[in-house]
Amino acid sequence: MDVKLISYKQIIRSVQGLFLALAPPAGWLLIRWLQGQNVWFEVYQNLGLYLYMLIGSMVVFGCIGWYIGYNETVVGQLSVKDSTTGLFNIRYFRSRLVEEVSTAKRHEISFALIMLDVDSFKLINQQYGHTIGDEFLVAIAETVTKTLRSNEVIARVGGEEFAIILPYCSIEGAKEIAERLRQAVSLIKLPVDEHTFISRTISQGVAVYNKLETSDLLYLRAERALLAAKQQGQGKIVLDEQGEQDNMSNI
Ligand SMILES: Nc1nc2c(ncn2[C@@H]2O[C@H](COP(=O)(O)OP(=O)(O)OP(=O)(O)O)[C@@H](O)[C@H]2O)c(=O)[nH]1
Repeated sequence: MDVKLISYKQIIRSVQGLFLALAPPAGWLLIRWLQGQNVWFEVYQNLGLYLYMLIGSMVVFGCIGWYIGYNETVVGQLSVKDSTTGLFNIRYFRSRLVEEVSTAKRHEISFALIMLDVDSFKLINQQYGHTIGDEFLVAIAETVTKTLRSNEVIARVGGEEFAIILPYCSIEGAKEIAERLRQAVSLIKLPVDEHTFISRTISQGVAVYNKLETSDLLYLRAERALLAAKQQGQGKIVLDEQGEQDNMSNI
């Protein structure tokens, strides 16, 4: 899983470190002042020493702040990300879906949910092993991420199952995006050796947020649509529009 090279936590902790760096020279000057010394004269006379103390402290405390910020970022990302694909995990996705539902209710807007499942994925593990299976999952995650916009939320919610939130999206928009995903994933050719490449189709269930429903109900509708798609064969897209199902692959 990639960790962001620079995060706002690293910057905040480094700035805190820099402020902390003022403490050693300031503390020393306080002692000198309490001893009855003229601190301005003291600084003037020992400018080199004070600059050395200040810059040294800034470097040390700044680096410590940067390191603490980095660790906080890693821990933060581990709690919301899937370690294999780097996508969001199901725990984060569930809470994000609740947020999206409340935003949609408040502003009376719509959004779509796509559940996506890789067809016959088990065979990849059985024929080539789990490492290649993992590599294929990563390839799917990368392709889906590239195909979607940055405001669209992608998560791995099961072994070979992914979920996507499409903000401000109508049923027609979701239909187009599902079709785009289907085509993009079908182009993946993961090399196993010189002559062997792995390709798979995906099945998708699509549901659009229905006024007043809960996130659980929306998730359930999208999952049911996915199940219907699986039952119809491979590479199918099934739409659940307020309970009404529509097989887009036949359009
Ligand atoms: N490589 C790898 N395999 C996983 C991971 N998590 C789950 N799996 C495997 O994914 C497979 C899922 O199998 P199924 O649910 O039968 O799915 P499928 O073979 O795609 O069958 P259909 O969905 O019916 O097309 C199982 O063999 C799991 O062991 C993982 O993180 N890495």
